Amino acid sequence: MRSLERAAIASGRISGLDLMERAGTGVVEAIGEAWPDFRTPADVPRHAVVLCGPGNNGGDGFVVARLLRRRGWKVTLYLYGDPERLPPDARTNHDRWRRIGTLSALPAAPDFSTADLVVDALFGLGLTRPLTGFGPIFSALATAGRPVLAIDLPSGRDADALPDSVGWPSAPCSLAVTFHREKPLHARLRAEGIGVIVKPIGL
Ligand SMILES: NC(=O)C1=CN([C@@H]2O[C@H](COP(=O)(O)OP(=O)(O)OC[C@H]3O[C@@H](n4cnc5c(N)ncnc54)[C@H](OP(=O)(O)O)[C@@H]3O)[C@@H](O)[C@H]2O)[C@@H](O)CC1
Ligand SMILES: [K+]
Repeated sequence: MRSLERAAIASGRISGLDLMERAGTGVVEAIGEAWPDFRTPADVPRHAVVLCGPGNNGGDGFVVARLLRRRGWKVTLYLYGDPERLPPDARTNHDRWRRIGTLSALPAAPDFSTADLVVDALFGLGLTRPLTGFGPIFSALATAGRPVLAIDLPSGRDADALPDSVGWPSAPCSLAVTFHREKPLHARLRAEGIGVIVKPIGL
């Protein structure tokens, strides 16, 4: 995916920012496909809790937050990491979000009880080692029992599904929305009963 992305950007055909916008748009489409009820207006605005991480997976999360807000959702956004250190495209989408919404630092035990949907945009393809310190957050998420949509893959899981990654701490997940093609992990997710939707992003 990284080399495809680099080649697409180098060709001048598409920018990284466009890829990120398409990824976020695909995620919002997938929400309507997986939960058709969410397509119909509700008396009370639906509530999404979006968890954004320090890389481009978090950048996709900022796009999803903005697009859901545009569709009338209430959005609570938590950021793990320093906004000043976000990579450029994620930073641009952070800034776009900040023009229309607020964010808070990811607390040790977020309240997910009022969420109609939780969006996990903490870590994706860029995870390089097991997560530490996320246990209480993942436990709170599992206990809340709310639907969890993972952008690209559940945070903490290894996209390559390497044998030594079995048992790494990871976020609970109802549906993973990945881009262009499935990665090796997605077959394992489906075998575990987790939904997988693949969205084209023009690569
Ligand atoms: N490629 C494509 O075509 C497209 C990709 N897109 C999206 O981008 C995503 C990939 O983005 P990405 O490469 O920025 O990586 P990502 O998963 O956000 O994490 C990187 C950050 O995590 C950190 N970090 C790592 N491990 C850690 C740990 N254990 N514990 C703590 N921190 C850890 C790491 O920091 P460091 O390792 O330097 O400490 C860095 O800050 C991809 O999944 C998809 O959603 C789409 O926008 C469309 C097109
Ligand atoms: K994720």
